[in-house]
Formats: sequence, C-alpha cells, structure tokens
Amino acid sequence: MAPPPFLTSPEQYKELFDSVDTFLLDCDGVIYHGPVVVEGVKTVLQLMRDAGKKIIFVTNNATKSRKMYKTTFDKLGIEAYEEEIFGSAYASAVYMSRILNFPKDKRVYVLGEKGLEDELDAVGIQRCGGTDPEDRVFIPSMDFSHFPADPTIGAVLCGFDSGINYKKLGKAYSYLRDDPNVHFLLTNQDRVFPTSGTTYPGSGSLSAPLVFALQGKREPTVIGKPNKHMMDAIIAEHHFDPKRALMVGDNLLTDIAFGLGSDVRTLLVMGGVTHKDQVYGPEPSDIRPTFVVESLGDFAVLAKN
Ligand SMILES: O=C(O)[C@H](O)[C@H](O)COP(=O)(O)O
Ligand SMILES: [Mg+2]
Repeated sequence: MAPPPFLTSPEQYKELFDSVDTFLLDCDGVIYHGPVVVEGVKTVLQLMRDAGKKIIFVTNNATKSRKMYKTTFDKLGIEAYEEEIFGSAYASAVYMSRILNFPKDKRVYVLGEKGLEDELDAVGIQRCGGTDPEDRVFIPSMDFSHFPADPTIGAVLCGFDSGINYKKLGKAYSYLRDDPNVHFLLTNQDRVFPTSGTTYPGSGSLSAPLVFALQGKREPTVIGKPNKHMMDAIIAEHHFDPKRALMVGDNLLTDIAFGLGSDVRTLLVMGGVTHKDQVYGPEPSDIRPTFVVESLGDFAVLAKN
C-alpha cells in the first residue's frame, strides 16, 4: 500500500479543509507544546470558526477538567467552549457514572491530579488518593504496613500523576490484587508526553507498574484515545457525520488509531511524538494516517487567500 500523502501546498490544504465539517483536534503536540501554542494554529482555528466548522478538542491529558482547559485556552488566547472540550478526565467521570453506574457507597482510588478529581466530584463519585497529601509521601523501605484492606474501594482509576510513588502504587495494587470486582481503569495509556520539543514519561508509563505487576490477573479498561469510550462520550453530546470529520493528532497509537476505529479520516502532524520514519521509513507502522502534514499551523496560508 502506498504511503499516505504528505500535504505541502495551499491547494492540498484547501481541498482537505473544504471537505471537513467537524475537526476533532488533539491538544498536546498539535495545538500546543506545553505552554507554547504551535505557530499558525491560532490563525487556523479562527479560519475554522469563520468557516462555520465544528471544533472538538480531544485530549488524553487527564490533568485538567473541562473548566481548567477552558481557562487554559482563554489564557493562550484560543477561542474554546467547555462543551467542545473532551479530556480523558471528563471522559473517565462520564464512563464511571453513566456506563459503570458506579455505586454511591463505593469510592474510587485515584492516581491522578486535581483536574481528574474535579471531574469525579462533578458527577458525584466518591474518591480518595489523588492529591491527598497523605499519599504523596515516601514510606520507610520495605515497610508494607501502609496498605490496609479497604472494602469501600470499588475502583482504581489511573491518570497522569506527577506525584506517583510506591505508596500510591502499593495501595492501588493491593485493592486490585485482593478483589476482582474492583474496576481497573486508566484514563489513557500514552507512553510519552510531548512538550518543549521533546518527550517525558506519559500516563501509560506511570500506570505500567500496576499493569506489569497484575499481568495475567487483571487487565485495565482504557478510556481515552484510541478507545471507543472517548468517542462514545463525544457522540453522546455532539452529532456529526464521520465522513465529513477529520481527527488531527500527533500520536499514531492514540489519535490516528482513534480516527481509524471510528471511520474518521486522520491527519498526522509532525513535531509531537511521531517521527516521519514511522510513516515513510523502511518499516512503517501498520497504523496508517489518511494524510500527513508538518504542522496544523501550515494551513494558516489559507487565511491569506
Ligand atoms: O501522558 C499523557 O497523558 C499524554 O501524553 C498527554 O496527555 C497526551 O495528550 P494529548 O496529546 O492527547 O492532548
Ligand atoms: Mg497529542
């Protein structure tokens, strides 16, 4: 099979832009790298707004709630509305409340940050762990007295947690080891996090010790891209024609697989977590985007025409 077209000309950008009614936009690595908006992207987003396109921000980053993302976009000078923003924190809260009907008398043990906690609070799910200072401590070496059984725990939910440590992993592991009815949930399983032109361990690499320790006994349900739970959450609130939609992302394993799984065309951008060789090299990934471009910001040339 021929490699996907690498778009370079305004004519190519215009043909694709005109064929899309709904843009599903990944955030980290596409809209911004950490605190820096990708060059030209603001212009392209305005082009989309002016052309009446539907925009849906779809991010696996579970550190922020919808409200927090709205504040972030405001600070970055990007027009965005809460109902357009689907982060894996929001999708996980929706999944637990609407799909699992998580019991009110149970608690979820969280590996994650305030954004994930806020989304759980918003749907009335009782939680523990997370940013609780009691769990963000180092325990004495080989002291396993910190992992008492807790029958109130009905789920373990792991997202990006910059305070990850042995106490958190030990508690999460114990709950999952002892009770097969405790749900094992990951907000997402990204291997790396793209920022400042490089990458760091992502959520998937932070929950990997649990997956590794439990291997064979428990497999996690992953809610974020590429999994359908994320698309189900979007479709429940936004109806769109997949044939006239485009998923724009920097990650083959999450964004492009997400689009492929929902029959949505995909546009892979460089500069995030994917190297050109993974698409055009001697051993390309079998996850094949529909189109490739250097940056979403390259479409800004259409604003001059
Ligand atoms: O580690 C993570 O959680 C992910 O790398 C990061 O959050 C990806 O976010 P996205 O590219 O889906 O916006
Ligand atoms: Mg990304």
